[in-house]
Amino acid sequence: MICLLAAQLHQLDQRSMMHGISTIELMGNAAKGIYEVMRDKHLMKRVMIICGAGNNGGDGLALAALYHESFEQVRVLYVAKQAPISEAARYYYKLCENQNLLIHGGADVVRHLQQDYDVIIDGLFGIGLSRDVDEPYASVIEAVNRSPQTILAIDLPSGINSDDGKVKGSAVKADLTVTFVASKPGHWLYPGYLYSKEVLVKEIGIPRSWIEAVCPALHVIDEADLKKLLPIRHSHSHKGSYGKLLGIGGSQEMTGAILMAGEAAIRSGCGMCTLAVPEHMQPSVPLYLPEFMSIGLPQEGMTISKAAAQYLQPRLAAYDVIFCGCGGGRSDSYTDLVRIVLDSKMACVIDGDGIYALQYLREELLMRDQIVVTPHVKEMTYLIDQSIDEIIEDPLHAADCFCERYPNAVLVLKSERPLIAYKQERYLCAWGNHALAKGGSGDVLCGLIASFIGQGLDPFHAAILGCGIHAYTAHLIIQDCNARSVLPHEISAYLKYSFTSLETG
Ligand SMILES: NC(=O)C1=CN([C@@H]2O[C@H](COP(=O)(O)OP(=O)(O)OC[C@H]3O[C@@H](n4cnc5c(N)ncnc54)[C@H](O)[C@@H]3O)[C@@H](O)[C@H]2O)[C@H](O)CC1
Ligand SMILES: [K+]
Repeated sequence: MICLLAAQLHQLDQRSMMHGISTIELMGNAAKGIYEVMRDKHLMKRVMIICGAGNNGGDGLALAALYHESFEQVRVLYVAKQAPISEAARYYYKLCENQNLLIHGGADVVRHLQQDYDVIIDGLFGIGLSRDVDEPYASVIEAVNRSPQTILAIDLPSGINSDDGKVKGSAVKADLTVTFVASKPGHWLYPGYLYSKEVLVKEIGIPRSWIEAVCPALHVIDEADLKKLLPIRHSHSHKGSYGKLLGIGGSQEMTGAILMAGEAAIRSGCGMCTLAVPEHMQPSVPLYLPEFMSIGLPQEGMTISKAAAQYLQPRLAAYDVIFCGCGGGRSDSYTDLVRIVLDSKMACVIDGDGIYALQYLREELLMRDQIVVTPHVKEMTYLIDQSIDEIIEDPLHAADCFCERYPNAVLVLKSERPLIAYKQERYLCAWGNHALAKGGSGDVLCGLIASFIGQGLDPFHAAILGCGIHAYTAHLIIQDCNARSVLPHEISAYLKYSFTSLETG
């Protein structure tokens, strides 16, 4: 699903006008779209529509006029100092005025919200919100949020910034948002996504070909994307057809990470998976899964030694994809292992401790393509010169910085909504839930991405599919068991159900 910026939508509006599609028509179609949703959701009840002076309010006024044709029980609470700004909104304002539907909000505006209504429709601000919300709007928003009625937001919950999801002072908490043309980044980014439980997109008469010609600011991964990307399995195939993977990781303190990554790789369809681990760990590898092959890396005491990189380097060429990080530990010897992986030019996924090592290998990373790097926010600070707070505040900007700096690398910025970035393209995964908020989930993700590269996807699409399947599986698994109790390796075990759901659904 694509997301467009406010400026891109305004350009589409302009183009429509130049081709004789008037704003009055678009607004009327927007109203019809909301009306259809209300009918489908059984919300044709006593309705209060709150309208501001912009075109978002205009959509609300058009809805009131339309609704009034069939139902008596609609009122417009018009909260603005002046009459509507645009000619189109003024047109619908007049219709409502003629039908006596308008209540003008003065100092006692909030009082009107305490009347008996079943549904409140929020048409205060949409994509035109340009500054923090102040009075009287802030009080109206607070009163709406206190009210027990169903709240439907037109285009965006008022107070949410369309392009980045930030709350501008205060914002409506909607049960449902009906948006037009395409969804907006603000529907999906934090904290904007917390302000609407459901988002539905309606067409309003702008030709599809024009919309498809716009380069989206963001894609939200949907089921159709996953179905399209799932590697095809042929009956005339063998283990070599689906990728030979090498995972490099594990340490005395973190034995499980590389095993969980490897399990995710095998259970998502890779052909063969070998794990290179410190010698002392090697016996435990086939005990975890007999399908694994293993390499014991030279060690000194209980950690890998300086000789490990030299030992492994000539063996790398036997594989198609390498994944590293996953409990590898933080040592010069492990940095050397990551260095030989970067130097090999082979397709790779770098996670966890591998990313820690990348802070000493930024120059090598600059030169690389065929690489996916999967930092969480703290690890992202090893790769770009931004603080944790700056990255959390504006993850899209952080992704832009990464892509400018490492122009051929794929980024997976991990959070409850992972962001996948490569060159100009940005994808967000919105299925995840707190079942994934557990040590080990990242290792499973790393194994999935490596597996999909092994099965023939390019690193960018493997990252999209890996993040998508990971979160989609977490979304399915909590329908069977409580999210608190889900273990990361159980996500791998559940893949058989999520793949079937995608293949047959
Ligand atoms: N192509 C489409 O998607 C269409 C969408 N439509 C709807 O139009 C709005 C956008 O309308 P616009 O007039 O540009 O902006 P808004 O109504 O969101 O608000 C602008 C209005 O409010 C003032 N303002 C901005 N911030 C504040 C603030 N913090 N406090 C007070 N006032 C503020 C600003 O100065 C303007 O006066 C879109 O969301 C859809 O709902 C159209 O129907 C047509 C096509
Ligand atoms: K709104």
